[in-house]
Amino acid sequence: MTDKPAIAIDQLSKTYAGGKQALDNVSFDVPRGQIFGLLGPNGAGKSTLINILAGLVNKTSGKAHVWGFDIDEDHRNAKASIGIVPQEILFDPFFTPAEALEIQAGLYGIPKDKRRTAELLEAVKLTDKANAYARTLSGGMKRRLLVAKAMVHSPPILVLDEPTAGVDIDLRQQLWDYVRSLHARGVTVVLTTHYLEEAEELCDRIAIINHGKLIANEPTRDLLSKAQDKEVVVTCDKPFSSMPSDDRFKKIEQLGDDVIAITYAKDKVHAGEVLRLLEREGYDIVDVRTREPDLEDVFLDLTRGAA
Ligand SMILES: Nc1ncnc2c1ncn2[C@@H]1O[C@H](COP(=O)(O)OP(=O)(O)OP(=O)(O)O)[C@@H](O)[C@H]1O
Repeated sequence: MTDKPAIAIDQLSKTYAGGKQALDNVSFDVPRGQIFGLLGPNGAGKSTLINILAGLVNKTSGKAHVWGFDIDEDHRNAKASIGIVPQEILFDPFFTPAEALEIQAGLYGIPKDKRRTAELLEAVKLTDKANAYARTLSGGMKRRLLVAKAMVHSPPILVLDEPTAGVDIDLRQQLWDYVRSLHARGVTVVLTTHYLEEAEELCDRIAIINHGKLIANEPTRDLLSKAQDKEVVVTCDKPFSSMPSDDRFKKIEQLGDDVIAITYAKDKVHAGEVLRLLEREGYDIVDVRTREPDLEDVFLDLTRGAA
């Protein structure tokens, strides 16, 4: 059992009633104990996939297992194994955070003496708001309460759908810290995000969905190494009289009289050749900076390529 993936998705497809195909034969595994990123442009199918796992959307075809339990055949155990933090903030405004957690625990049939309300409130830094009405909480506090609600039944998997959309940098950092602490305690975390730097910072592995199809599923490091473009910013000893050119350069941008940024495909040319070309044209190199490609470059390469 322990060698089974946390989530196994096998040839999953979903076509909505109006005919829109949101998922097209998607297969991938989420290994246990990882922080796994599910990325994709707006409308790619991420929420559809998560809602299928949550039992909120019926799949059209394919299979999914959560913690080894088939979501069709062993729906109860599958549901008990996953906590989902939805994208939209929905609460009854008249309950307090403590009450909201108690009610949620009741829904999962957790006996009163096994509930962890105080511990969960503490974990998401809401202890001092335990008895405030939900409607008086800030957006960030509401989001943290949703995370606590998703954890009441201590599931081994936590799924966060856009956890930091619209939250400020401080709160984002706090949520990241909480995700990391859950991960350190062995919880498998799946998160969808629009913030690529969030995925780059947190995730061990990333899957990318585009137009309902899986177009990448790799360790974050391997994905990053796929970026084709590199940039070198060079400061020379004198102003440029004309722009150097070479067919292998993808973009040349003058950033100052004597500063130039050259973007090139790393499989076609090396930084050294770029610098030699400038020297051949009579410029002495004063300073050089390179910019490593980030996840955004890879994401754009992949999603454009598959568009
Ligand atoms: N209930 C529905 N009925 C019909 N079409 C839907 C429904 N829900 C989603 N869709 C469509 O399915 C596609 C995938 O939507 P989904 O919400 O899964 O994407 P997403 O990747 O989560 O996007 P976002 O990041 O914007 O939330 C979109 O074209 C969307 O318009």
